[in-house]
Amino acid sequence: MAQMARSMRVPPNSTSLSEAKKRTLEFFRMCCRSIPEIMDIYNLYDVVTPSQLRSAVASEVRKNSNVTNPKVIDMLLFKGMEELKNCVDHSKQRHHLVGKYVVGVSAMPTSWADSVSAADNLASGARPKSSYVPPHLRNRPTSTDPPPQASYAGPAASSQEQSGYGGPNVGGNRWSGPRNDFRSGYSGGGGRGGGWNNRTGGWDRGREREANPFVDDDVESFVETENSGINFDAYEDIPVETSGENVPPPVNTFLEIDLGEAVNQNIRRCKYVKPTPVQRHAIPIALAGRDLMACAQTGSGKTAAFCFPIISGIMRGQFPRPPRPRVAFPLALILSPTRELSCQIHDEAKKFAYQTGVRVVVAYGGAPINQQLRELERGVHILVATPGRLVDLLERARVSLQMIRYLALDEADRMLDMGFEPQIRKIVQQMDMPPPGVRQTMLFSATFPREIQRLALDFLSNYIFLAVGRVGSSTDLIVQRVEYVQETDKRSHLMDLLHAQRANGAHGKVQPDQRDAECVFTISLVRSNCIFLFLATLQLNYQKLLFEILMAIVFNYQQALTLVFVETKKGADSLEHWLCMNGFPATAIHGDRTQQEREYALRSFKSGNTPILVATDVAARGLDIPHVAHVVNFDIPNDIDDYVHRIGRTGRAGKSGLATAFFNENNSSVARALADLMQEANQEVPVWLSRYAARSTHGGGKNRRGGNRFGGRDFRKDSSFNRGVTDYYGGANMSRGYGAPGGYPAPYSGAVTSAWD
Ligand SMILES: Nc1ncnc2c1ncn2[C@@H]1O[C@H](COP(=O)(O)OP(=O)(O)OP(=O)(O)O)[C@@H](O)[C@H]1O
Repeated sequence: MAQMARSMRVPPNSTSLSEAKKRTLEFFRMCCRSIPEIMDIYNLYDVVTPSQLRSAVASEVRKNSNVTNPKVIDMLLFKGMEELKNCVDHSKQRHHLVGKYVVGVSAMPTSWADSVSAADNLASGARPKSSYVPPHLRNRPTSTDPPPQASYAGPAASSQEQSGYGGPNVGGNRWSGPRNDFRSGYSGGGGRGGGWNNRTGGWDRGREREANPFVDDDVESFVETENSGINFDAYEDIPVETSGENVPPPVNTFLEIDLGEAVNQNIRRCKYVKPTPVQRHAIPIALAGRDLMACAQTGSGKTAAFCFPIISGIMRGQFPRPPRPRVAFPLALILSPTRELSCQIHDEAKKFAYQTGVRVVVAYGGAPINQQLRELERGVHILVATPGRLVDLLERARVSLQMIRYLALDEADRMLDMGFEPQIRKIVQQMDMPPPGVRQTMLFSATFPREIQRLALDFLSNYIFLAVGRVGSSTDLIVQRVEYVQETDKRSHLMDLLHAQRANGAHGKVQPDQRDAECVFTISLVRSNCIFLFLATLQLNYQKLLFEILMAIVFNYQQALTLVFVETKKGADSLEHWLCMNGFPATAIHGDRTQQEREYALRSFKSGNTPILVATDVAARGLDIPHVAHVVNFDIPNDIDDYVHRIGRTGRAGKSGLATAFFNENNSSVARALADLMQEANQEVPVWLSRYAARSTHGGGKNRRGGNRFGGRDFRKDSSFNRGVTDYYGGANMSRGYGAPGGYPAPYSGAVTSAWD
């Protein structure tokens, strides 16, 4: 290629515009041909996100599409070749990189704009610019963003808070007001008292040292100004149902909610422009101090819906100092069923809490406990945990729940399901956690079977039930297909699907990884330089046409991921092996793999290195993996709610997705529920499936939901509930829980009257 570049090069003075055009075109073609090869050779496919490429290209187009000077063009041709060469050399040495992007950027060759000015400078005898500033960092202050001043309101800043602790039904923050016992210690940040539960120094010191969780996202932004991934139109006409006493009204914008400036700043950093429907309703409810059972479709932003109010509440609240050293006394506990989901929530919560002084720590099984203990010792306000590891920490007396003010259960129906229920009861009822009514409890999931709602009564006080959207998914966004496939044909059928996907171009495209961001970024710039160079020499009409082609090329780098769900761990291993043997890069995740293996598999999948992930239900809930375009239910689950969560790994945040299920005789028990669900979601139900459904005596797994209604329905509205009200709130429940340490009075008398609106 270098030879080719040299052969293309002629002395600047003799370069005519038409020659430049010709050579530019040639160079452009060459780049387009060789870049995929280079990326293959150096395995760069795990680098930047598609939006980075798109944005870089788009911003360069905007800035530099009118260069016509042949001298400059010639100079750029040469520079372009150098860049490509450098970039390849650079990728060879990428293990030397210390800071994934910044180092790369400073070591990186120039962009189009810099090349132009360098060329101009050279022509005028000036020294070339020494360092490159990427487009998204131009016109910014040299240091990172100045930390926003957290708007700690101090004691009882808002009217809600002034209402103080009023127990259930009062509304407002329950513990931040006039209660003396919560006033003495934590002074709400601002560097006043050395920080609650933090032996290493004050809030501000902690904040200065806080790693910026948005660093990875920074390079992604380029010219994007909002989280454009979410398609709010998809949610416009979504049905919402609330029940319970005095439901606070929803909001339309984040500005209407007083979350504090530091949180607002993080919302902007996340590029959330407006709240999703579940956020519009749930955040005001939670900020009013009310218990909440929220059911909203997968991928609709439930994590932020419970994190924002918790962070904001902790920032504004007044809490006593932790009574004992070496024991962590979190103020909020967020429980989730899987390690990966806990890590994900932790990552999200850290973003939302950045520079607020609120410290978020995660504890989950399979990872060294000592490291987690050290983190806990440094202080924790919000503890995100899986139940097993938390029980371990509680039994070692390294964590106390006595100061818990907020309890959030993500995937709450799963948490209260048989598998987890004993552990959850132990954590919530048998240790030292304050009872419902003193703590604020929030349960979130996309599915809420009646039985589970009934169980949840033990954990809630005068709660509001919120249902957003149709049962379990963003419905129209996920195209659901069910195909009749015999057990023995499943593998070949899957292969047909994957081949078809490949042929359609859904696989084998770039899914970048930050480590090599600079390399691909360089490549994209080289490429875009040449293309824009070429564009610059053409008439406007052709420019437009070529720009479209360019966009198609860049879009072509978007990786589509396929998630294949199977029933058993053995099945996952064997399908992964078989796929790999047949030329499909696959990895697997299930409960028998070590945590390291699980994390590696997930990373490799997310990055697109292995665009197929074979998984058991361990990956069915909560995981937010961008670019999952297709979910295949190789084995259909017995429980329709599991199906809902599985397919919810695609079609997230307003994006569309595809879900294919392989159905056969073995799945007849779920036929009716599946057909009902598809019908509710306006999907085409195959005639043969309807026949199975009609024949079926089963209601669709253990969580039969009954037809034609959206959302989970508040079970308190069932007549059976009203008849049996004393069963739910009477002696049975009282005896279950709160004789625990602390001897809190049973809070249920208020709840009985409010159980049904
Ligand atoms: N207001 C918002 N604007 C734009 N994007 C958002 C907003 N709120 C959340 N998101 C994004 O939507 C995606 C899905 O959010 P989240 O993982 O919280 O969904 P979920 O409802 O918890 O899904 P699941 O039921 O599968 O657990 C995330 O990538 C998140 O960053």
